[in-house]
Amino acid sequence: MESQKQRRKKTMKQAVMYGAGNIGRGFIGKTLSESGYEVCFLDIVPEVIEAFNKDHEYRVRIVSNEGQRLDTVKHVRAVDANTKEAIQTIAACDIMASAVGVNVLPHIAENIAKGMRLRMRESGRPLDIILAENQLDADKIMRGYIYQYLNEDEKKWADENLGLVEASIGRMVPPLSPEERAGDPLLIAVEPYCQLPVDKEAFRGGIPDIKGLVPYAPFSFYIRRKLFVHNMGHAICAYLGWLRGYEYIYEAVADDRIKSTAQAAMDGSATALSKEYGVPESELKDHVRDLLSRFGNKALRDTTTRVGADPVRKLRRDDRLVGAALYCMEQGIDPAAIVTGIAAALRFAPEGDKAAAELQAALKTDGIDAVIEKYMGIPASGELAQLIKKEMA
Ligand SMILES: NC(=O)c1ccc[n+]([C@@H]2O[C@H](COP(=O)([O-])OP(=O)(O)OC[C@H]3O[C@@H](n4cnc5c(N)ncnc54)[C@H](O)[C@@H]3O)[C@@H](O)[C@H]2O)c1
Ligand SMILES: O=P(O)(O)OC[C@@H](O)[C@@H](O)[C@H](O)[C@H](O)CO
Repeated sequence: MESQKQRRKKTMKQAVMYGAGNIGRGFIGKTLSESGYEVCFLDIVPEVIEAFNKDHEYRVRIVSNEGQRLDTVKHVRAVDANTKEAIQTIAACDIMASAVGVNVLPHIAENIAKGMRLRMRESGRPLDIILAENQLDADKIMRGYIYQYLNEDEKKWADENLGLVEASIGRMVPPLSPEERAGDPLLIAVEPYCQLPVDKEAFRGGIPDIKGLVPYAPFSFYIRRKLFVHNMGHAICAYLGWLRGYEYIYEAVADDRIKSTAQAAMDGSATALSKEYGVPESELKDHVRDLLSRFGNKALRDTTTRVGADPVRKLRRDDRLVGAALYCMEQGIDPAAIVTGIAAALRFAPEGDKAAAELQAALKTDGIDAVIEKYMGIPASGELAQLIKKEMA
């Protein structure tokens, strides 16, 4: 006979969370569960999948300088992402989200295409996917990856029914060490901030009822604010902090020299955004102050190596540093403080960061001009490149 628990689950809305890492577990999966969904995580790490299916719940520690609390996230399960069951889950869900990392997106596109194809045949219901990734134009980029696996009829269906929803993920979630997770393998620690701004116009199946969701248009404002203010300032603290020997972001931001560089850089982006979108500059600068205070969250123990990781991605033309510098220049704002951060990123070389090692090797063998052109995608003779070279010298 069907148990009460099984009956309740059948009537619950179903969510798929692609990626059961820091953001998947520590933010989006938790939010979906608290909004009344049963959440199926898709991942590839067997121990993680096993842990979800053992207790069907996990714990999230909310930490700040004021104290902490422990929440239990219920109604969760996990499935190996590379199985038929995962495809069926995508085909049948009410809402889906991804938080796998920008570099992994091309590798999950085929499974999403398969799930979408099955859904198109079985129910024909629109499929909305919230892209919880730090990437400008994540929606367009992901559509390109998925369409590689679709035929013309499927592409036509997807144009109308596949909603790829950009999101601005502000919650900071560093990984816990194995020692901290001992005895509770799914435990995660997060900061209290939990708003979820999303592109209001991207949903094809209606705006879902999700706790903390902030549907907003034009979304380019939020995405730029997140990448060019939050992530850019965060990266500057990480790179300057690492160079000064700090392990944690809270140590870096407590150093007045680093804080003032990060603040000047973030204020520059804030002014540029205010000019373009007409949002009051004072409001954006208050946001900068609030972020700098959130970076000072000691209990979060976020590291300079995590926040600075993969400088190859972070130095791309459309990413937080070069992207923000170009944006400021377009708006007539001096990018000097951001350039200090770019030069620091070019010196970032922690053990074990393969992208940083690649950059260091390229600097040695090919020189700065070649690195600027290849990794930043800007001309070595251009204005920004000149500023970077001057700062490096
Ligand atoms: N951690 C943060 O504070 C934070 C905040 C905002 C945005 N983000 C963005 O969120 C995204 C995820 O970051 P994260 O910190 O959660 O990373 P993470 O590494 O903790 O999580 C990624 C998860 O994806 C899984 N995965 C990898 N390849 C997979 C595949 N082929 N199929 C299924 N699962 C796969 C991994 O096993 C892991 O569980 C990134 O784009 C990041 O920039 C992170
Ligand atoms: O995730 P990344 O590597 O793109 O960036 C590192 C951090 O800046 C980032 O994870 C932030 O913590 C996050 O975007 C929350 O604000």
